[in-house]
Amino acid sequence: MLEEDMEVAIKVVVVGNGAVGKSSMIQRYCKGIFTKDYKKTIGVDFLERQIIVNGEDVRLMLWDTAGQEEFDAITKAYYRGAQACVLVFSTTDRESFEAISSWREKVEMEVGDIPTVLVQNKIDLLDDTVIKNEEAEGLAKRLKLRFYRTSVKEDLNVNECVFNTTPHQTAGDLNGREVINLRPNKQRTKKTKNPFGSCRLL
Ligand SMILES: Nc1nc2c(ncn2[C@@H]2O[C@H](COP(=O)(O)OP(=O)(O)OP(=O)(O)O)[C@@H](O)[C@H]2O)c(=O)[nH]1
Repeated sequence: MLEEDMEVAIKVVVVGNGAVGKSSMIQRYCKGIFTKDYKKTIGVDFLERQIIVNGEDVRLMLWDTAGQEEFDAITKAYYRGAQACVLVFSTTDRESFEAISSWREKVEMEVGDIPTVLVQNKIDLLDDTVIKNEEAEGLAKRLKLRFYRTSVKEDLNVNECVFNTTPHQTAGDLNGREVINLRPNKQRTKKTKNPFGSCRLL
């Protein structure tokens, strides 16, 4: 098979308690939409988006896992092969914040220490926050994770946080902002050109 027939694919798992906004985040990133309705994810779901990294096509596969413990056995099986992880908690849900360490352990048990970011979602609801800034930042420090605050609803920081989960290298500092060079894990798949645009629901 020729090199140009192959493409780089990165599997990212999005993990955290129920209703923190995992499905919404993936939908926002892949389809650019937000819905107010809550539809619990049963088991796992999967969306993908094609991005260009250092001039190369990369297929980012975002795995949406159920937040409820009843689905643990199913979701764990889908962590396997993940190359990056997004750990999500909600600004208005204390339990989701306290559960982060245990979610990290569950992922680590299956796939080891993969690049992971910590995300505090629903920052549009900061007035109702149940988590102090110092607590969230302290947790990120303790777990040695890059930390993002997002609002999927307001489309704040979603692209940045998902993009930066993928294996990367910090190249330097430009005007005080980090420059990220992504270094995707070369998991090659046979190239199938998608005529329907940059992302699709499977
Ligand atoms: N205000 C606000 N609501 C949000 C935001 N993100 C998601 N939501 C809402 O939160 C609810 C839960 O979102 P989901 O994306 O279904 O949550 P989930 O984490 O996938 O939930 P499970 O499938 O149960 O694991 C929905 O009603 C969303 O509309 C946000 O940034 N701000």
